[in-house]
Amino acid sequence: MRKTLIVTNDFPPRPGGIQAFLHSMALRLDPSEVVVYASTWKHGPEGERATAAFDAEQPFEVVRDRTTMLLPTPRVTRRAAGLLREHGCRSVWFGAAAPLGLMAPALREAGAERVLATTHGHEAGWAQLPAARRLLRRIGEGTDTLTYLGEYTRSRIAAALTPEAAARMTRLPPGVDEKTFHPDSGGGAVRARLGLTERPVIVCVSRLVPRKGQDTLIRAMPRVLAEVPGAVLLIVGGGPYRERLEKLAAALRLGDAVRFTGAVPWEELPAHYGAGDVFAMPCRTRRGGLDVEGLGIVYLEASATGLPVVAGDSGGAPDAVLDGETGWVVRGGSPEETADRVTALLRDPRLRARMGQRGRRWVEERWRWDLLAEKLRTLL
Ligand SMILES: Nc1nc2c(ncn2[C@@H]2O[C@H](COP(=O)(O)OP(=O)(O)O[C@H]3O[C@H](CO)[C@@H](O)[C@H](O)[C@@H]3O)[C@@H](O)[C@H]2O)c(=O)[nH]1
Repeated sequence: MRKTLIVTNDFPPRPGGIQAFLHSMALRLDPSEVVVYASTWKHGPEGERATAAFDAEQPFEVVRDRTTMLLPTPRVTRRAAGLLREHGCRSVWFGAAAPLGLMAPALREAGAERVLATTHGHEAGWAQLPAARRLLRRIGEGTDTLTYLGEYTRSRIAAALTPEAAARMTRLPPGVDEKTFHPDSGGGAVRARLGLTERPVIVCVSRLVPRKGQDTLIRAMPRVLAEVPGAVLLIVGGGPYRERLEKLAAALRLGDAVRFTGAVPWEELPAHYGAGDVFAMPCRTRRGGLDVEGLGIVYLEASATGLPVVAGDSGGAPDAVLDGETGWVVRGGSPEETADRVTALLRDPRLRARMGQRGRRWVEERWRWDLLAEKLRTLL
């Protein structure tokens, strides 16, 4: 591996899948061989301070741009080129290919020998719009390798690229830290704190945005409750959709059968998964394919915790479930299908245990970060 400049708009402490992906990978590279150039997170009064505190704890250097949204402007491109030279980096890794990968030719001119760019769900969305598609094609031409999460995103993105760039694509999905997420993660304490000790719990962990399908879960609850009285839907995560979700739960008179925890700190995340009997997130594709799931790290974190998973069929989400083995894939947006699968699991402890154990084994075999980081090193 050459010394690498990671250029990314998405980096913790801002929460999210791309952020978690990049950070987990960066931590598994030699810290003296990594420099991160990222945007600043200013969310809330604590935002900037949280960013500085986070950076101070990293084993590698993090350089923050003053902007909250890192875009391939001439100024940002000059700064990235300057950092590349100053730190003697010979590889560049764009954490998300679109749009930052447009800087690839300039960074090559500044001395980059290898340019890697990772694609997620949104690049598959870009591939559907004519103007964005042309930009994606340019990004493909300017980089050595575009990585993809799974077959769904690969096929969509490859269709926008030149045949040569499409042939250079390689798979690099995110993984799961199977030591952090495991079946004894302290879920009992979370249940006790929330007064849920004796109740069947469906847990959903995610940002609260329409695509993730927390609304479908709420709509599924009357049907679930008819079969499993006392069941509770535990919605973990924060986001702009919360008020609408709360109103929906109130309109359906679900009372304490729907509980919101808000966003939880990283260290409490495993225990929140552990508080569930079943994990469900029936994600759906929106806006004609522009808003689509790339994979869904949350499904893998749930499997690592030993929970059976009910996933939606948006984009690459089915790649994160072995349908019928680690859980089930349902039509995103269908409260009926969601309710039926969730109910079947809540009523059958043996089935839950079997699917949970299979999920745990699958994560241990296929989704371990150390295996994936090894692949990344070879690409840099
Ligand atoms: N600390 C904390 N973490 C949270 C919370 N809510 C969600 N997360 C974490 O945020 C991450 C969410 O990742 P994904 O499930 O992958 O969803 P995403 O943010 O929409 O990510 C996008 O990029 C991923 C990587 O390519 C894709 O896997 C995903 O499908 C999507 O396209 C997971 O690690 C999850 O544990 C919270 O309240 N607190």
